[in-house]
Amino acid sequence: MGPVEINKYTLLHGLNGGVYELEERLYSLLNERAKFNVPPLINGVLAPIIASEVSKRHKPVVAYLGPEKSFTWEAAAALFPQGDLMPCKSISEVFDKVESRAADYGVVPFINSLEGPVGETIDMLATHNLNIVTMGEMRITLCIAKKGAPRVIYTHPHAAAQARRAVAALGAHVVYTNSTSEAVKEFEKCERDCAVLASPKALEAVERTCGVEDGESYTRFAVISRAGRESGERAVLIFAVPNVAGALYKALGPIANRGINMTLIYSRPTRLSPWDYYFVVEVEAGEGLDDAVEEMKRYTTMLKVAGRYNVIRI
Ligand SMILES: O=C(O)C(=O)C[C@]1(C(=O)O)C=C[C@@H](O)C=C1
Repeated sequence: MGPVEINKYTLLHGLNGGVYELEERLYSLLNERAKFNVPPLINGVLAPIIASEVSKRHKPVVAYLGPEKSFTWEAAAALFPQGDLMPCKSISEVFDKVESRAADYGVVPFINSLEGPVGETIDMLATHNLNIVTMGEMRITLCIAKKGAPRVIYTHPHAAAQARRAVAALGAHVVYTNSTSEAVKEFEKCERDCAVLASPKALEAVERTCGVEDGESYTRFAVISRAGRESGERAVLIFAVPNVAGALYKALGPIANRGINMTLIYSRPTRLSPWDYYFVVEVEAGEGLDDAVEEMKRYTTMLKVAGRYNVIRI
């Protein structure tokens, strides 16, 4: 919306000057952000509106873990309502598309409230030079659809782990797929005695039982980009420490001493040599984080900031 249209809008709706000025500021901010291709930074109900306005001005290509109707597709569509969505077969393909500039952004699952971090995403963040710029949190509802007396159930490993009870109760052999929407494709191909665990959207057309997850389930989806952000309410640090007593304690000291709150700590095998690990830490990124990171370099053998971002509900 340009200034002329805003005038028309204010005339029509009889809005006062204050609102008009606010709108003008909002739209100039949106134009600025669109120029640099930046998705929303703020929380709350305004976030999707801003996301939509920003992406209308620059239609970004968004790689995501597909195909269509996967949970990651839902997240990507909500985060980039005007985006040009590019389905990928794996999380590493999403990273490759962004790194090679075939896509502007990538959307990948990062962590689930029941099942924890997504290993492949963490490994990719550790080995690629890409940054998390936004984290979208989405409620996950899982559904089961059946044909006959199921002997197999198709699903994604992370989804199966969020609905262990329902999957066990079915007593079927679990066959893993790259995503829940791919599981639905397998289910469609099978003639009888099979089941699928997927999203309500992916199973819209068939009879299904929903809400089979083990407890309240939320997944946070990371938006990754080549350019990182200078600020944001959270940050992810990935680092390795020497294998000596007290090394992790010392590495975390600079964060603790500045009163920076840690919201996640997780260790992952480096895959370089057996029993060798790196740590993934998410912190509330307040003042002093830059200094803390500088100081941590003294106690770590590798350290990178894998992005600063806000968490928004989608
Ligand atoms: O299989 C999908 O639909 C996905 O988008 C992947 C994925 C995941 O890897 O965590 C995303 C969200 C849910 O937590 C379950 C599966």
